[in-house]
Amino acid sequence: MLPFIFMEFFRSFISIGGMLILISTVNWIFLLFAVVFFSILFGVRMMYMPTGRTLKRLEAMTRSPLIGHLNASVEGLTTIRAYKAEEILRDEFDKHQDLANSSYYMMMTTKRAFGFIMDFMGSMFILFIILVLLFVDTQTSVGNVGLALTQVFMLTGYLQWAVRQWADLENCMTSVERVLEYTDVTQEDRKGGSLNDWPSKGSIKYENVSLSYNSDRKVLRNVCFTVNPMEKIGIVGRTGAGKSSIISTLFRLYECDGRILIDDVDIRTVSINFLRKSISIIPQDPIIFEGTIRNNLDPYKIYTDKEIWHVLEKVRIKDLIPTLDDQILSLNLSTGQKQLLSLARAIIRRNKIVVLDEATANMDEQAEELVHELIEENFLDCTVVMIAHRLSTIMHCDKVMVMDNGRVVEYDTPKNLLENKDSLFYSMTQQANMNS
Ligand SMILES: Nc1ncnc2c1ncn2[C@@H]1O[C@H](COP(=O)(O)OP(=O)(O)OP(=O)(O)O)[C@@H](O)[C@H]1O
Repeated sequence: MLPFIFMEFFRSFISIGGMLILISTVNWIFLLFAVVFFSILFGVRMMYMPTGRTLKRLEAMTRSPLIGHLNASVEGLTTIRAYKAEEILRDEFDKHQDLANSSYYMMMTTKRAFGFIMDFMGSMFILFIILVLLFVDTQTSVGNVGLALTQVFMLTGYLQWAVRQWADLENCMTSVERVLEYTDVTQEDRKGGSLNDWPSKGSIKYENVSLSYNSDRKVLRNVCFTVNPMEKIGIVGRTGAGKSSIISTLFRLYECDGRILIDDVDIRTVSINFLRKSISIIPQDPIIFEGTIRNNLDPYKIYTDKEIWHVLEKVRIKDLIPTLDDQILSLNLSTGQKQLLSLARAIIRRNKIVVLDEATANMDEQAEELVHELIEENFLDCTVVMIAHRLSTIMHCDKVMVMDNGRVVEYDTPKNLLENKDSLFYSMTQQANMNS
């Protein structure tokens, strides 16, 4: 849209210049009329522009929530139907739509009003020229009158078009303004190199790590702990305790205070890309990319077909997949099966550190059991950090870390923590037993 408007504006601008020269050859007084006419048009445009620009911005701002709401509703259609929340969602959609339409309507009416004033001014200009030719400058030859009239008809048309394009050009610049806002977003520091065979052991050490998303409140406070190579640790805590924030700092999603060492190397000294490639994560909602099974498991084309089939067999979904070149979406995999695919992706990469962020939260007990079996089988020589809401999930872990209000309050074997009746972990298990 923007390049087209830009081109049209300049084309009209140059044509107008040519026409003005032609008209003034008939009678120089027409040039004076044109100056007055131009000045009035410019004044009207100056009055319209701030409103036009603001309304355009408003229209774009009110359209985004409408589209966002529509996308979210389509994605969560099954949940909406399950909770019979159609009415609520429809009402919300109507509110968004009313808001978007009212700003769109205002934008269109002011645009039309501006157009109307342009047309009116153009007609006045033509009228003046005709009146001058009829009553004042009666000596002009018929040829010149014809020339002046055809040019002035074209000129007013072009002028209105040029002014509208000019206004549209400025309005469209609000889109550029919105895009430019993204250029101000702080970029991640991508400096730092990579290391050979790192991490080879898989130890993790947090030294006085503190994190705050907004400067006012710390969500991690002087967190210190060590995970030895090949240990399996479970992180538990009430909601908002800071469990996911620990993972965010491990992947350097946010810069934090203190030091995080993996195999005694400060993770700030390696590049972010290398760090993130070196740790595998299995999130709560399995991430599946559009494309083939092969692309999903091996996007960098590193592994052989045999290796991919082998890992699919390990996670027990080989039988569901006819060929590696099948489109993943055509297979209609369930959430649990997608999670197994996610697990396969982590297994094939053979990273020494694997993070599971509530990976089994959406699974039934049987599927959860299978995932734990697979973890024990395949990540035996890896360090595994597991965040869990269900306490049963982390009972098999070597150690349990209990978080509370951004601090590590307990860190010991599940057995030791359960033996201590005063521990927070003990009271959490009691609470869980009471609820079940
Ligand atoms: N991106 C963010 N921006 C601002 N605050 C955030 C952000 N992510 C988390 N928080 C806040 O940080 C605190 C810790 O959140 P975190 O997600 O680490 O807790 P959690 O223990 O994983 O919770 P849950 O079990 O509900 O996932 C919470 O108070 C949360 O509101």
